[in-house]
Amino acid sequence: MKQVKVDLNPFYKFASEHVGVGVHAVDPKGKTILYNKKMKDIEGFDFEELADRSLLEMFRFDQAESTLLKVLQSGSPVLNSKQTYWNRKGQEITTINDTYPVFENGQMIGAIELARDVTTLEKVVYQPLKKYEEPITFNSITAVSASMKKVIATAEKAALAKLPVLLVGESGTGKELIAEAIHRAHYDGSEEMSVLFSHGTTVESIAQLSEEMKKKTGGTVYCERIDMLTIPMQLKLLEMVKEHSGSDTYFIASVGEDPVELISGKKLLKELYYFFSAMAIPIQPLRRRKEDIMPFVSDYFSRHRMKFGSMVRQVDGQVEKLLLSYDWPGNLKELELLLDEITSMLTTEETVGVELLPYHFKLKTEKKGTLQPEDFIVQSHKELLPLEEYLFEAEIYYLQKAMDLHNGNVTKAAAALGMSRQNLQYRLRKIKKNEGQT
Ligand SMILES: Nc1ncnc2c1ncn2[C@@H]1O[C@H](COP(=O)(O)OP(=O)(O)OP(=O)(O)O)[C@@H](O)[C@H]1O
Repeated sequence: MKQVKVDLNPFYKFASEHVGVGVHAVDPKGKTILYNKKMKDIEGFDFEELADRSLLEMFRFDQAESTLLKVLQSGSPVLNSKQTYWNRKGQEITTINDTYPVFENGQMIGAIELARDVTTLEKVVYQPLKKYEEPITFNSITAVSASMKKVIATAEKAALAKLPVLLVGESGTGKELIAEAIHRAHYDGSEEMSVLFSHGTTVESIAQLSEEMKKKTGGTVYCERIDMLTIPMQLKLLEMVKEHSGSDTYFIASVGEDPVELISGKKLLKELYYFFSAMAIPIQPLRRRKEDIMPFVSDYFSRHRMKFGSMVRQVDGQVEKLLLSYDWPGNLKELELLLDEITSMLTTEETVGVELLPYHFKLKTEKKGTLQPEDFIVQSHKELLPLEEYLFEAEIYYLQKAMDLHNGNVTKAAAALGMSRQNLQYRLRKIKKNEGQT
């Protein structure tokens, strides 16, 4: 029988682009050689951005450490590693990763990471309602800062008037919790709020939800991060809210950034914004309302005592200082995850000291200090910095100088530096994130 030799490469390529698992492969130097579409959805990078940079540089801020690098160094696989982090688009992502070294003829030719995206599943399990073990009301929300008090007052008014609400705030600022409290102001404990997740949604699932809502009388639909939905999905959602206008279905939505900028950046449909904008409620990131940090810790501990019968009451002065000095890019969700980690280590302690802080948090809060021009001059009596670190510090210094010279105008500074606006914006975001961690 005649055998036909088939070139399998196009098939592998097709499979890599369509498979539901994120794939990221690097060569022995850590240079990206494969980065599939699903990985791009998960992490928010483009292959081009990764291709000419080392992993160390790319992930310095975005993940405490890169498993791919670890595997390259050790030559052993790391399996079933669960990671929750905030990706480049500011989305909170949870993945379970398997990372393997790749060998050919006994030699390591790189490493490959396979990431299963479990964000949606995690959200379902990690619902605020389940966490609080009681129906969420406005009283469940920590609001000590003036800005949070205003948020609650406005949300209460919206609940009373039953107006569509648009919650505007970064990931982890408590938008879903507030939506839940607004929903509870209408319905008793038996009626669950329906959530349209920003992750894993399709045009079909929106249509399906719309049909389900038609069968109900009343009910609340919380449309999470509508700016993360594609435009065809937003059009479908618009169709849904219009179809339900005049019915008893109540809509609440959230976005992660200023909606006007989202509209001008073509990430949000103007018509959808108009529908929800009757009551737009901005929620400040935690770094701008640090007065809420310690009361939240205290509320968390009191819930912990009730739920688990623990003794924990407070943190010591040193921990308080660290909590207040950190910028919390993941907001209250990040603080809550940290407290989850700390309390899982507790036995009979009443006070949490630095020894109970997880290593990754200690690393993030280590002081790095701002470098001065003289720090870039190599002095013989000083220890030499690793090249990566030196170049990175120099980049921060140079970009900040360029921004100062152009009065903070990104377009002009980018032109002067001979790079695209997007590239400069990305680098500045990285610096900002880094500053948040010092
Ligand atoms: N003011 C607050 N008081 C008490 N708990 C809070 C507060 N803000 C946030 N949380 C807690 O932080 C976690 C994250 O909040 P939530 O999921 O509502 O954030 P979000 O803004 O909807 O995030 P995302 O944009 O990622 O969906 C929740 O578990 C919630 O219980």
